[in-house]
Amino acid sequence: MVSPVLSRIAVRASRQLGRQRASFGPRTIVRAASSKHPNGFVPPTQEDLTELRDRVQEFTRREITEEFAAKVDRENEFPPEMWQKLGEAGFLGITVEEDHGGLAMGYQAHCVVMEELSRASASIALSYAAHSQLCVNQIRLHGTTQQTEKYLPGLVSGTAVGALAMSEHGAGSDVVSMTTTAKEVDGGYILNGSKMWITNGPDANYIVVYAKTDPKAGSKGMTAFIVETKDDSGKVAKGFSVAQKLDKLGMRGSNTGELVFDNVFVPKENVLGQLNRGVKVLMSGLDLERLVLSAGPLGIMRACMDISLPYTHTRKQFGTPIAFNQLLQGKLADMYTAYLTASSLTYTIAAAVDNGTPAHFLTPHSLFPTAENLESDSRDPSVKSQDCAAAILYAAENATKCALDAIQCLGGTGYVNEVAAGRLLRDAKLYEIGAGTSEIRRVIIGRTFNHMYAGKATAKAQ
Ligand SMILES: CC(C)(COP(=O)(O)OP(=O)(O)OC[C@H]1O[C@@H](n2cnc3c(N)ncnc32)[C@H](O)[C@@H]1OP(=O)(O)O)[C@@H](O)C(=O)NCCC(=O)NCCSC(=O)C1=CCCCC1
Repeated sequence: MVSPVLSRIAVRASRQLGRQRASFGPRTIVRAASSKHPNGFVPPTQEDLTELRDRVQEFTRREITEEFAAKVDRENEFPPEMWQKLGEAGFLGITVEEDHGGLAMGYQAHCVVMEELSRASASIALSYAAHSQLCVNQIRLHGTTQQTEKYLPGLVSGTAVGALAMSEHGAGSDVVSMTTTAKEVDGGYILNGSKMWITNGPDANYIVVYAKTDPKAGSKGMTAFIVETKDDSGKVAKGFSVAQKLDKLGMRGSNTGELVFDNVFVPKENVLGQLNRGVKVLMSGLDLERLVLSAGPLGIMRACMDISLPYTHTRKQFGTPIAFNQLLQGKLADMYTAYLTASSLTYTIAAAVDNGTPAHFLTPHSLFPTAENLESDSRDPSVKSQDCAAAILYAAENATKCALDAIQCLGGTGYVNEVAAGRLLRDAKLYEIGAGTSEIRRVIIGRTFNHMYAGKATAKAQ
């Protein structure tokens, strides 16, 4: 019997083929009322998720072999043909409503795809996340019907590439201090400024860009825009340029760039969310981004075990496999324990988001449930900033540790670039920096306690 997930993916794939044959002709798109909310998914069963995982593994065995992952890292280039392959497999629209060509499976499924892609190639997974979470989900959650109809089908099919631009040279952790401006003119806005460290920036057709529409108003003067930076024929928007493609330590198969906006016109219908309320789009987006990205280090931890377990069980020293040495057993056991702990945290939080209910045993508010604490917890109850920050904090730091241990388990072999261990270490390190540094993640968690016990004003003063 064909399972529900496989049949949904098959239907999705055949729809996509149909759409390609019809050259993406006009279609009637109806949005479900609940689809504006992250919790509007029908939560998948464990069976659905297992089958999806099998499906992604089949894909990575075919399309992202170890040789391929090593090649994209060596060549410092995302393989452009991968977008359409990911789209055809149904992975680019994993959270997107079926009416827009997606699978509407939610955040647990999104994490499964992210983890398995990352296990095969952390670079390809990072670009996947920047596209499908940072761009697609921001448009899905905050876009008007006109915007979702216009942008989601191409992004879901992989014919268009998405990115998100918030960071600047001078505004990394202190993102609200950004200086890119959007000045209102007849029919729209003129964007000026530059954005730094933008994943997929050099390739993107559509970028969600944050800019100051009222620079004196601080966080209350920011707006999100959908900027069309490149059209279908590859023609770049007037005033937009990629100043440089960055030569990174790791994640080299994912293109990252510095982007310049020099009097770029954006029509007023491309404001994403409310004017001057972009900070909410940005901050709430960061929460879900941290959740989905926490599955990246999970995949890296799996990849560390994928190379360490067989090696230590075949490599013999002193007449026995080195895995029988208790000091190495300790490393392998620590990797396994870190992976189990991190994945339990990530998937528990993702399930809470899918179900629309807070993961009660996790949050400080429920660990210390005074009446004031519960009352102060007024944002979307299923998406807790501190929990998303905790998930990626724990997963990221442990992925780096696992990669170091993997190199140690492989010894001299682990230290040469022919095997993946060094790449895994370089890739893992990104997750302690991107999407908020480990330090910022601890600040977010710490502020929650300050907020609970000392009030919001004191918490912000720290
Ligand atoms: C946590 C943080 C340091 C906080 O800052 P402040 O103190 O300036 O912000 P504060 O005063 O706390 O708040 C401002 C407004 O925002 C609302 N709000 C906050 N959280 C939320 C929320 N969770 N949901 C909705 N609204 C929220 C808050 O109420 C306030 O509104 P108001 O002005 O009062 O109207 C924040 O800035 C942060 O996080 N930085 C890291 C950025 C960072 O992570 N980049 C990473 C970019 S790089 C990247 O993403 C990738 C890298 C590589 C791979 C791909 C991705």
